[in-house]
Parts: sequence; C-alpha cells; structure tokens
Amino acid sequence: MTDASYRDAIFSTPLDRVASFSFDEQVVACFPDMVRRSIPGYGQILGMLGLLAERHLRHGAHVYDLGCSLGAVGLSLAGRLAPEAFALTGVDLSPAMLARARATAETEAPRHQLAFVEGDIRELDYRASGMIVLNFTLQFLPPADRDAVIARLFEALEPGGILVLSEKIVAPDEQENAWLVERYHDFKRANGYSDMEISQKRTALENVLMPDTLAQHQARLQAAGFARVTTWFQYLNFASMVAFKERAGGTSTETADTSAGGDPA
Ligand SMILES: C[S@@+](CC[C@H](N)C(=O)[O-])C[C@H]1O[C@@H](n2cnc3c(N)ncnc32)[C@H](O)[C@@H]1O
Ligand SMILES: O=C(O)C(=O)C[C@]1(C(=O)O)C=C[C@@H](O)C=C1
Repeated sequence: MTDASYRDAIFSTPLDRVASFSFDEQVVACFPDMVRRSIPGYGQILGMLGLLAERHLRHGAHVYDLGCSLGAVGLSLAGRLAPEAFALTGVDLSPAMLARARATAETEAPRHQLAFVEGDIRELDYRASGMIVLNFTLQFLPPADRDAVIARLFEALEPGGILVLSEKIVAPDEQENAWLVERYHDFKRANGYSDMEISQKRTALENVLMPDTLAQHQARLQAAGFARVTTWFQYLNFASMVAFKERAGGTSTETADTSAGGDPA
C-alpha cells in the first residue's frame, strides 16, 4: 500500500465506555494493520481470490467487491488478470474508505478498471456479474437482512458465476467454539494485541459483528439457488466459501481459463 497506514492502537487505552465498533476515520487510518493482525489468513484469502478469478471468470466480465473497504480485493485481481479481463465495482458505506480505495487503485493498478461507489449493499441495483466477493462484510449486516442480500446476488450472477463469501464464523458446539475463540485470542496476542485490547474490541463488536455457523451460510446459499457450495478455507473461527451458480443445462462451473489445456478425455 502506498497510502500511510498506522498501527492499530484503537483499544489500547482503557475506555470508561466502549462504543460500538464502526468504520470511522480512526479505523480507516489503521485498517491494513488491523485486518492483517486480526483476521487469520487474510493475506492468503486475498491471494486466492485472484486465482479463483483466473480460473472461473469469463473474460471481460463484471465483478463486485461488496464492502470493499480500501479495495484490497480489486488489487488482488489486478495482480493476476490483465486490465481488459474484468471491470470491478467496489461498494462501501464509508466515504473515508472509498476515498482511500480510489487513491490506492489509481497508484497501484492505474490501467485496470476499478471503480468505487458509495452505497448500501442491501439496496443496490445490481448489474449482471461473473464474480461477486463478500470478504468479511455479510457478518456486519443485521441477520434478518442477510437472506435477501444473498438471494439478490444469486440473481445478479451470470450462469457459471461464483460468489466468494469470507466470514468470521461460530461453531455450533459450545466447547468447540470456546476453544476456537481462545486460540483466536492467542493469535491476536501473538500479533501484538494486549488482553485489554482484545477484550475492549470484543465488547465493541457485540451486536455489530454477528457471526453465523458454516451450516447457516451453506443453507442460505443453497436456499438462494446456488447448486454447490465449497468451504475452501478455514483458519480458526474464520472461513471462506465459494458458491457456484450453475450454467444452463445443469452443469456447474467450468474453467474460464484456457491455459491449463483441454479436456484430457
Ligand atoms: C471488514 S470490512 C471488509 C474488508 C474488505 N472486504 C477487505 O477485504 O479488505 C467490512 C466493510 O463493509 C462495509 N459495510 C458494512 N455494512 C455495509 C453495507 N450495508 N453496505 C456497504 N458496505 C458495508 C464497512 O464500511 C467496511 O468497510
Ligand atoms: O477483531 C476481531 O475480533 C474481528 O473479528 C476481526 C474483524 C473482522 O472479522 O472483520 C473485525 C473488525 C474489523 O473490520 C477487522 C477485522
């Protein structure tokens, strides 16, 4: 990133009252450091998105990055695909995030078609797309709004298109979940967060980030019409799924990539 990025110290001093977490200026300023130290596998997930696009995206298709923050998903795709291979629209509610996303894209991928628009992903008028990414965004929507958003994304996807959904998750078994959360806190401590920071952030995220189970995600995706859902990544209580929209005739996604050779049969 060329933009200035600060170390996340938002919860490093004791607060009388911990306010609910929001994507304000303070978070924007330290966001790259925050996600790197707080989301297990964040860099690996981003890296894989470029590979998934290479494999599944029709040449010239449109891509949505919903809840794009600083535009990291678009930059990952731009790192793997040629400028004419896709056009991406990043959507976010936060003007401060979008301003930095635009500036970074301009510097780091000037020839790629990366646009950023302010909007609520629950209300957007979606255009037909070959790939839609929700990288740690659905978890911030009120649970009652999630089914409708996923159903609209299914409708917006072209046959053969993919939805990539990365989320913090909760395990249905209480003991398993407690273990995962404790190890997640170990992960945060190892990345330099103090117990106080971990505890205050946890309070700030209560009723703001409400994780679903993997089974809830899978059921929602299937109810929306996705023929196949694969959990391709999990690291502690963070996971990423890819959901495939079938092509007409019932076949699931085929590769858009021609470099891997033809059908061996
Ligand atoms: C954890 S961040 C996403 C990180 C980003 N996708 C990445 O890979 O770096 C969640 C983002 O979702 C945005 N957001 C939350 N609710 C939204 C909504 N209803 N519509 C659009 N954006 C939303 C927030 O402003 C925030 O930037
Ligand atoms: O810090 C945590 O506890 C998190 O859950 C990490 C998480 C996320 O999953 O989106 C929460 C808020 C920030 O946007 C960055 C990361």
